[in-house]
Amino acid sequence: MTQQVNVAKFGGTSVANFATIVNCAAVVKQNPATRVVVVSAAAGITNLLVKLAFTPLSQADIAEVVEQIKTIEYNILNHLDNVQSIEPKLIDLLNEVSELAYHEEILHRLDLKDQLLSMGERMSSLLCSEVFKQQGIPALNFDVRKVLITDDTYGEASPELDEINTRAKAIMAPDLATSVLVTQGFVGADSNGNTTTLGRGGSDFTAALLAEALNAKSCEIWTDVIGVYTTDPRITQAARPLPELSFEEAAEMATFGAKVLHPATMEPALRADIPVFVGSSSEPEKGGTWIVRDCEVEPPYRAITRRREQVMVTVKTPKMLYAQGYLEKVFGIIAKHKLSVDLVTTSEIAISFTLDNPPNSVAERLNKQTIAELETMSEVTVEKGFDLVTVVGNHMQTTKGVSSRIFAAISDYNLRMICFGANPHNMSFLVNETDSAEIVTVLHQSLFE
Ligand SMILES: Nc1ncnc2c1ncn2[C@@H]1O[C@H](COP(=O)(O)OP(=O)(O)O)[C@@H](O)[C@H]1O
Ligand SMILES: N[C@@H](CC(=O)OP(=O)(O)O)C(=O)O
Repeated sequence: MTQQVNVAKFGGTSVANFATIVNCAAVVKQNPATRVVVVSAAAGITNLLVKLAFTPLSQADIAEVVEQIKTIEYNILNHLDNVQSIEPKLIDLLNEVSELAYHEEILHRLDLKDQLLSMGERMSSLLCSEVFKQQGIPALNFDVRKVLITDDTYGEASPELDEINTRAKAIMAPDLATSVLVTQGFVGADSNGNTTTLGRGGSDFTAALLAEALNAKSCEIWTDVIGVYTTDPRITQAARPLPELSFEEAAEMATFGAKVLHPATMEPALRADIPVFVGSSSEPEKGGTWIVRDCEVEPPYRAITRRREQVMVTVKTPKMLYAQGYLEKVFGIIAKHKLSVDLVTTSEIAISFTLDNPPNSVAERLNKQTIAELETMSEVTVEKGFDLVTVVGNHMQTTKGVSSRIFAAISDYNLRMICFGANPHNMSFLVNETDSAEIVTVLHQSLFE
């Protein structure tokens, strides 16, 4: 039974309202192997929860945000056949949101923030499972916290793989013959049972982790686009869907900003060799992208990505001149705060590197702590307003003419930092945020059109 399982994940846009959830039900019914469904919060809900968790708000402000959440959820609830029996459950969850928001406002605790952020997925799985039942699917709302065990890094928790594998086989697998388990993406629990979250966009990662734990034969990511495109179709209309991608290419694309996939999604897929499909829940007949271990073709240029909100940190000190071990000290501090650096350049007395800095993220908080610590040993400059543009492909550092073609296409723009050669799959540049959309468009024209 478990060998035939498909895990299907539906993103926030796919579970945004009753009509889109009915589309999801049709997708689930179309594939009898789909026995686990991972849902995100309805579109817009997690942003409202982030507002409750991270912005100082008055009681009246909190009540207003909760009202906005309620409107979105009731829009779905009111279409159910059994409103009376489900409404009390939704009211309980909405009351939990209010209580958590009031407590968080006073206590500012990271565990409370994660409990708040998890509420969108908890409401979503309740309502989606009811819509699915209404559409004839034997759906069961399943609390993922029984299985998806993580460490206690609130906001960006890491999965405990052995525990997840054991629990999924023991708790989920036996029900799959008779039920379709509808569960929450993005949410987990630490070993003490405290709620954790996997980082923004983490529902894709949940789907891949459950697929791995259940020895699934495939994992589907259903979203609002008909696959992974050559670049974000919101940047240029010339972007086109890719029929096929390798795990490595997809991982590079996700890491460097293709929001359609969470960056960690490919780790379980690669480990367990599970093909990942990306398609549109409103247009499933249009097909999508298959992400697999080996692709038929490995082109030098596959896609272009953009990651916003980058900061460039320059650490400068004359002590570095002819000194040894200085880089080790700087990177030791960065490693201590569990940050990952993308681009690095060094001179005799300075090191510049980039950090991902999205607002209200764990990374932003850790960046502040890291910079404060670096300031105790050196002069530190922090520059904002940059985006990272990346060309993803294959054998890039050993194929003739790759860099010259890319540089020729964007010769009119100022590149602040460049990274090439460390990896066969990418070439990245740090550019002014005001230029990035144009740079992506121009590069796309030159490489793909
Ligand atoms: N290379 C890409 N291919 C497809 N979509 C991309 C790409 N890069 C960015 N995106 C964006 O990702 C969006 C889908 O991700 P997201 O909004 O998180 O969906 P969901 O709500 O389903 O999780 C698309 O609408 C698209 O604008
Ligand atoms: N709801 C969470 C997790 C998630 O994965 O959402 P989506 O699938 O809509 O990107 C977020 O907004 O971050």
